[in-house]
Amino acid sequence: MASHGSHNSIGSGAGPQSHAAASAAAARSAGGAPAAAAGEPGTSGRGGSGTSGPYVLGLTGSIGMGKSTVSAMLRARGVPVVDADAIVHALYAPGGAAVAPVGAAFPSAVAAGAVDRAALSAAVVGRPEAMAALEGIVHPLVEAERVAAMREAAERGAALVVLDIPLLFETGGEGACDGVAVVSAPAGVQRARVLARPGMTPEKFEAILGRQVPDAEKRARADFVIDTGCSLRETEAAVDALLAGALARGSGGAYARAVEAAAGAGGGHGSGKAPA
Ligand SMILES: CC(C)(COP(=O)(O)OP(=O)(O)OC[C@H]1O[C@@H](n2cnc3c(N)ncnc32)[C@H](O)[C@@H]1O)[C@@H](O)C(=O)NCCC(=O)NCCS
Ligand SMILES: Nc1ncnc2c1ncn2[C@@H]1O[C@H](COP(=O)(O)OP(=O)(O)OP(=O)(O)O)[C@@H](O)[C@H]1O
Repeated sequence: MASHGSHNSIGSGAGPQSHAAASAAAARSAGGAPAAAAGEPGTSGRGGSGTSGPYVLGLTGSIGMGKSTVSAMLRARGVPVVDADAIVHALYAPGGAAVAPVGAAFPSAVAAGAVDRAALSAAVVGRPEAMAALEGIVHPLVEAERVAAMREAAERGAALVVLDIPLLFETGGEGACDGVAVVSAPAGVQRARVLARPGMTPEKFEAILGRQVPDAEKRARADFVIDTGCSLRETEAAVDALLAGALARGSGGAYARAVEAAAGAGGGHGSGKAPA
């Protein structure tokens, strides 16, 4: 759970201590995922026994806050990042496990063997019951994929797995994580970034913002905050500090709970995995 009393604000200009810790994290991530090693942070959970698996870090942020950029920086450091959006896109593509059940519930939303997102959006957005029905179909499939990806990372010795979930707070994803990092920037920076995108209008931007948990609330609920209203170089330093901070906490048991729940749902290793 993201329930630690205070969060670390990892903004521009990481201090000397952060740099030292960051180097340790960088060393751990050389050649692949930050690996568990004897005596290293991340090898024994603060609430666990040392066999509780990697620290599960949720990564989220409102539109235009820089989450995709931070996610790419984490991947570049060898951190396994499980991307919820990419999983949903694969589930909706031809051959994807969500196509048949979504088509059964929303016949207008499937064409040419794939889910048509615009048609599905028209069927569910603004209709809470329809959205809940869609989530009832999609979320268990996403969860099966997520657990499979986390398991692969754990088997490779990862001490940290990142779950990139745009709507983490909106969909109750906190409970699946040991901690949550929120990517954030001043409202003016966010607005300028988003309005610079092709096809974006102030009205669309406001509508999307209105459906997301406000940034101030996200920050308040976060264990780590990464500010991106600064240079990319400063954000790189903040990402190094985030890695060090997350690894220092050790697993809180989210990985073990996810694997256990998947086994209980009949989604043991190698089964319940949708084509991706
Ligand atoms: C509704 C869908 C078809 C819209 O797809 P589209 O490509 O048009 O837009 P996109 O995915 O970027 O979402 C646009 C906006 O819709 C809203 N939205 C999407 N899913 C949800 C949701 N589960 N709850 C609340 N709002 C949502 C958000 O504000 C989001 O910013 C799509 O988002 C979807 O299938 N959502 C349900 C699956 C889901 O919960 N995905 C979240 C990751 S697990
Ligand atoms: N310090 C910084 N950190 C992150 N991004 C920055 C920074 N400075 C400028 N940017 C730019 O801001 C933009 C952030 O966009 P990005 O796609 O990462 O946001 P996002 O939060 O993933 O958006 P969305 O949720 O809408 O997909 C990028 O074009 C990036 O280059």
